[in-house]
Amino acid sequence: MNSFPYPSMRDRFDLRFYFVVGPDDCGNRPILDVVAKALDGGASFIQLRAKTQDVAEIVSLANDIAEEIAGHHVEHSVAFVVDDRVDAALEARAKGIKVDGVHIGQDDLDPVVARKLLGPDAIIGLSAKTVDEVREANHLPEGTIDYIGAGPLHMTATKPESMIVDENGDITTLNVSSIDEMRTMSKYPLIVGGGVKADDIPMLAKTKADGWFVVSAIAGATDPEQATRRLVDDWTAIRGDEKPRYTGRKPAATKLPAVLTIATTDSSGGAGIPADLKTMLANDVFGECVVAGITAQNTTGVQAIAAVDPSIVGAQIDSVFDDIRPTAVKIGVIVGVESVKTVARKLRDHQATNIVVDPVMVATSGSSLAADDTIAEEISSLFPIATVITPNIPEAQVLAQMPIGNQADMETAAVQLAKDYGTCVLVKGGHGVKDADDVLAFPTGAVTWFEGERIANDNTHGTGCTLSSAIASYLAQGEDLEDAVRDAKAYLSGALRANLNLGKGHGPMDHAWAMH
Ligand SMILES: Nc1ncnc2c1ncn2[C@@H]1O[C@H](COP(=O)(O)OP(=O)(O)O)[C@@H](O)[C@H]1O
Ligand SMILES: Cc1ncc(COP(=O)(O)O)c(N)n1
Ligand SMILES: [Mg+2]
Repeated sequence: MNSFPYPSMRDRFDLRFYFVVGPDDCGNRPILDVVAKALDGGASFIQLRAKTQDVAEIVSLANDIAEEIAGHHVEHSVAFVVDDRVDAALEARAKGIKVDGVHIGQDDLDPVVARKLLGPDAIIGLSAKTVDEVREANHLPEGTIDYIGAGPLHMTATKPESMIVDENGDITTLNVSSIDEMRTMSKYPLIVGGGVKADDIPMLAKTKADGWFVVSAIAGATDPEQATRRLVDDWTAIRGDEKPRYTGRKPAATKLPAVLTIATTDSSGGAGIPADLKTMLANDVFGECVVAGITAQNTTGVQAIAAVDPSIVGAQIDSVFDDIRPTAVKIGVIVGVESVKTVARKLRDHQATNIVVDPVMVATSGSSLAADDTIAEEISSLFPIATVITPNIPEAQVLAQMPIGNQADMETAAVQLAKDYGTCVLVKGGHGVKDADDVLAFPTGAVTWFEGERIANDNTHGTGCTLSSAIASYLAQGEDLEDAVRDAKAYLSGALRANLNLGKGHGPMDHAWAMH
């Protein structure tokens, strides 16, 4: 059982408005009241700094403060750490108290040891007084600490131990140029504190610092809420109020299934390879492409088309499969018989899976995209390795050699093609007069209809490319074919419904409709 049930705050803390507080800093007031007021005023980070309390007292205080933060419903945005006491932080976390980490000083526990003890999910902040200490922090092993607290800005009674003594033995403090030098040097976000008062904020906000940290400017104020709000407002007046994203920490490695399109470019971006890659991006897979033809094309037609040397087509496939191996492959227009043969051979060699073949013959604009001998080669060498082929009605008429005038004809053609080629066949109804229903036939003779409401949008350039790429994307994510078609169709419908209107002819769709 995980006794600490909260997600790590390491990738989501907000250092800008950092309140450091202990029971002895609040005069006669209960610390919880002061913390509550600071939260009301906009504090974005809380540190419990209890120098004279023992572990049991710190854990109990931490429990109360964590509950106060949760009571304000900011436990997922306001991080809470304890100063120095890794032992107390560990005990609190083991008890399920939401202590997100620790802040440690130069003379406290070694940060490397603290990281070992606390594990990878806890925030660790480190104090630094000088550029040299920042440089040393940079040399810590990757992932040891999360931020730097630099100071003091002024001499302070709350932290007498944090004086900076220069080479002459004189006591010094930070200033604009030393702050900027430290922040420039630092791999980590850096906040400045130590005697910081409200009057300092406009100056600090103009430095490269990522935020301020204060004790008495809030804990010692007559009205801690108002004091916090002023510190926050004076900062955001200069820096804006956007929550920062720190880039210092490398996030945990992530994986995406890769999907490859083997197709032809469309210079206007709405169909072919550009449409395929945009579809993959929008459907949570990593898109790769093998260019098997080039068009000069826009929404009014295909002005020119060129083949790519078949050996270059083959080399691209090798490059892709030898490194980021795709889980699914979408095949669109391939220009030239030799390139079709090469694609079929390479996909067999690399044992490609989840192959979606879109047997494109004519673009939405009416321009022809495939010569008869190329189509014949696709039928003989690509259909046998396909998981599914996706002809539209005109293409299905050619392939099945029958006229298609209604939905019964669509189904008959799909069933016949599925039997003939031993593969699944999706006959798409975009060219039908009624609705936008598609029919999927299996080699067994089974049939599934996918109903789609016809969307009143003539900007359908790239619908077929987009649907087949989306099917490949969902297959790569482990869906079965029926679910993949259903989800792909839903994505496509959204892209049509977004009603993008570009170009003089049948324009492209908005592939990013769900991302805006
Ligand atoms: N106006 C429309 N409204 C809703 N869906 C459509 C529309 N036009 C096409 N579709 C859908 O787009 C997909 C591609 O079909 P289609 O346009 O027939 O292919 P192609 O682009 O190869 O000619 C199919 O799922 C089809 O149902
Ligand atoms: C390079 C290229 N490939 C395919 C299509 C088909 O477009 P649609 O998806 O509208 O059938 C196209 N117009 N251009
Ligand atoms: Mg098509």
